[in-house]
Amino acid sequence: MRPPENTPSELAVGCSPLGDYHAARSLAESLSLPLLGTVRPRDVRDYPVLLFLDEHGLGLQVTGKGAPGPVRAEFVTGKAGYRREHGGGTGQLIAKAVGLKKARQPLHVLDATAGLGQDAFVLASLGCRLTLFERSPVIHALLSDGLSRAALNEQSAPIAARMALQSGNSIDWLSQAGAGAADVIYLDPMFPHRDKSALVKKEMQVFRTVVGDDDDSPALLEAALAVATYRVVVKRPRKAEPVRGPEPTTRIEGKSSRYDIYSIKAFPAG
Ligand SMILES: C[S@@+](CC[C@H](N)C(=O)[O-])C[C@H]1O[C@@H](n2cnc3c(N)ncnc32)[C@H](O)[C@@H]1O
Repeated sequence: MRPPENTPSELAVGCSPLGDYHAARSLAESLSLPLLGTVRPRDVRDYPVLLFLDEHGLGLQVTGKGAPGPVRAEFVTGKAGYRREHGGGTGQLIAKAVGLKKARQPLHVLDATAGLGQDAFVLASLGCRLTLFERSPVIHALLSDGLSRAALNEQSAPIAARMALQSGNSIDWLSQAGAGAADVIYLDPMFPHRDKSALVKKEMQVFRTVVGDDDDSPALLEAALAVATYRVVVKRPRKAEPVRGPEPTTRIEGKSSRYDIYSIKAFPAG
């Protein structure tokens, strides 16, 4: 059986002695990936990267000695957990970019490039209802695992409940959807990364081996502009060119990222 589209062939599924072996087996079956069984990632030589299930959940794990820790979709602990408790509320740039304050109503945001769901989680924690699309079956599996774990935690469960994850290419979905299927459409396609931080590099490298570059982002922007009711927001590295297509109406710049805003119509007053 061929692996699903966008699943790299040099990937296998492994499990720690404390991981759920049955879950690892069904994951390997559903993604048509080899199952290595119970292994220690540092001892694996035949596969550079594993989808690895341990007692903390599912992670994308580089193998061999001295490899960095796993990449996970994490909402309970770590950065997302901290931001949930201490984040800047509707003052955050992403909240301004989607128009949270102007909207005066709970927004339905379609995140058409879900990745590990970090941006979507911030918006859901501010009250938005999110529909997320992820086309890489491997990243989809990581995100699905992260959301399931978030649903078991008292603080993150109500936020995760506002996030509905779909698999597949959002361009296909948007092409079938009528105008107005989402209030705001949020895009954060992959971009060649020039960040010098070693940690970001390592994380992004393994992520990139799985998803590659999103060369079709102009088609995604065009499809999103035909469907969003109020605006399309595109996250870019601060100095990058906008996605090829119409000029953004306005932009909001942060330290390393920028949000290009394509306004379709104003939010209703009052
Ligand atoms: C840079 S990551 C997004 C990171 C995300 N904003 C976050 O906060 O974790 C881009 C992701 O979008 C996905 N993607 C890109 N184009 C897509 C499309 N047309 N449909 C579905 N997923 C897409 C890629 O597979 C990749 O996982």
